[in-house]
Amino acid sequence: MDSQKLYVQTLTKGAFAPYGTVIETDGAQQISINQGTTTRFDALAKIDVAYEGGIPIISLFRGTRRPRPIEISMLERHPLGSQAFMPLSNHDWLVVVAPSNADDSAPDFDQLVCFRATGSQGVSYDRGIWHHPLLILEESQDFLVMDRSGHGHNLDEVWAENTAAQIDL
Ligand SMILES: NC(=O)N[C@@H](O)C(=O)O
Ligand code: NI
Repeated sequence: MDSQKLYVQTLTKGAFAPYGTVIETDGAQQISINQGTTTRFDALAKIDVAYEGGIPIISLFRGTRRPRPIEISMLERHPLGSQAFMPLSNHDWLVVVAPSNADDSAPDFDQLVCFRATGSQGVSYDRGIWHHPLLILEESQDFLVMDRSGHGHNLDEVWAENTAAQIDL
């Protein structure tokens, strides 16, 4: 497989819908709380981690920049739970996913999809969605991460024979 240069598309709810939820204030239900001093952007995503007794946890991830061009050589998925990332600083970052197969076979690295997210957008990967681990464009960027803690096998990784794609950002 030759390494393809990945097309980078804008992250939108509709485009990301097959893979999960975009966490953003745009389009969210707004609830005025705290005597009108706070706006609650309500229920932006679900946390789906209860399989096999999992519990939701919140972590902080401090991502660091990978060498340029970013090389995509592997994907992972979490079969027992969703995983959500919300940037804590206002810088764009990248989301790479691939469609799942009906027979649950390994993802097709020719079907990678790359989104550019803004620093005001997070994503929640649906349970079992093939995705690349955190990809940032700054030297360092912190993220709030909500995912599953508990027993059971919650990480599948698949490696391409060679670098499957490059992102020249
Ligand atoms: N390994 C880990 O906790 N993080 C990955 O799942 C990721 O998607 O970044
Ligand atoms: Ni993950």
